[in-house]
Amino acid sequence: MHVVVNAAVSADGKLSSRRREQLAISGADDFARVDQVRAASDAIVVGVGTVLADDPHLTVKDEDLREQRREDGRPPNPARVVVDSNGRTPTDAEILDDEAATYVCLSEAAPVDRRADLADRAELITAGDERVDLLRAFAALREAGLERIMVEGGGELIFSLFEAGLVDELRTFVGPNVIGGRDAPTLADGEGFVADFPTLDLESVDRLDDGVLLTWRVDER
Ligand SMILES: NC(=O)C1=CN([C@@H]2O[C@H](COP(=O)(O)OP(=O)(O)OC[C@H]3O[C@@H](n4cnc5c(N)ncnc54)[C@H](O)[C@@H]3O)[C@@H](O)[C@H]2O)C=CC1
Ligand SMILES: Nc1nc(O)c(N)c(N[C@@H]2O[C@H](COP(=O)(O)O)[C@@H](O)[C@H]2O)n1
Repeated sequence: MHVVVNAAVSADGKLSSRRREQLAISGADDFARVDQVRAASDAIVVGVGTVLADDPHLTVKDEDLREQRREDGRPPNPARVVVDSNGRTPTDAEILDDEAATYVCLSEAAPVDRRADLADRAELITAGDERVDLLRAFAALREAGLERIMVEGGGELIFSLFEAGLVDELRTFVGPNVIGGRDAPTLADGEGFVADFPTLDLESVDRLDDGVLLTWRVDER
């Protein structure tokens, strides 16, 4: 399995403002690049915080890229995956539509009625007691044949994936704005590390739109 985390941050490292509304930090060229990364992936993963904030669709936008996937014998869109301990994904969420397969990763704490609602629209994976156990959930995704994984956020999930040692590559578009705010989400939130910080090897730096794309390989821990 190969896990790429891709996100857009402001010049001061924020994913969004303190209102946690969806903000376009990327420009047109970066969104086109993101579409290509999606098209090259077997699954796109987000946390339920992102689903509740953004109601993302997580599909490939360019018809040519979808057609190329069909020609390669793959579904036109990658699978979509939500990490959602308590089954808070709304039943009318865009990611539960028929455009692609969807997996919802739950913990044992997810209420039975929420499981039943979500099971009509998605494959359910249960891993962990109170919170999704990411090592087990990602092992289940791999068993389902999903090898190339793109994670789009948000900050809570990205931190946990680094903590679990599951990230192979980090691609960060740094945009030309300052968002600020101590309560605004950053690339990696959660508890934060105080020692044994994950370290990265810088692979490339590319000017894109009015910002910069940084591509990092994650060192083995
Ligand atoms: N600029 C960008 O590229 C992106 C920005 N965003 C922004 O990020 C914000 C959402 O991020 P967050 O609030 O951090 O939510 P998140 O999307 O990281 O989801 C976190 C939630 O996932 C669930 N979860 C279950 N098991 C977990 C585990 N083991 N580790 C971590 N979480 C687990 C918990 O309910 C937790 O609250 C929104 O403002 C959204 O607009 C989101 C994606 C990309
Ligand atoms: N790469 C990138 N740049 C930004 O500026 C963003 N705001 C995001 N957000 C991510 O894209 C998802 C929306 O996907 P759809 O267009 O609905 O398919 C959003 O939920 C974030 O994960 N990404």
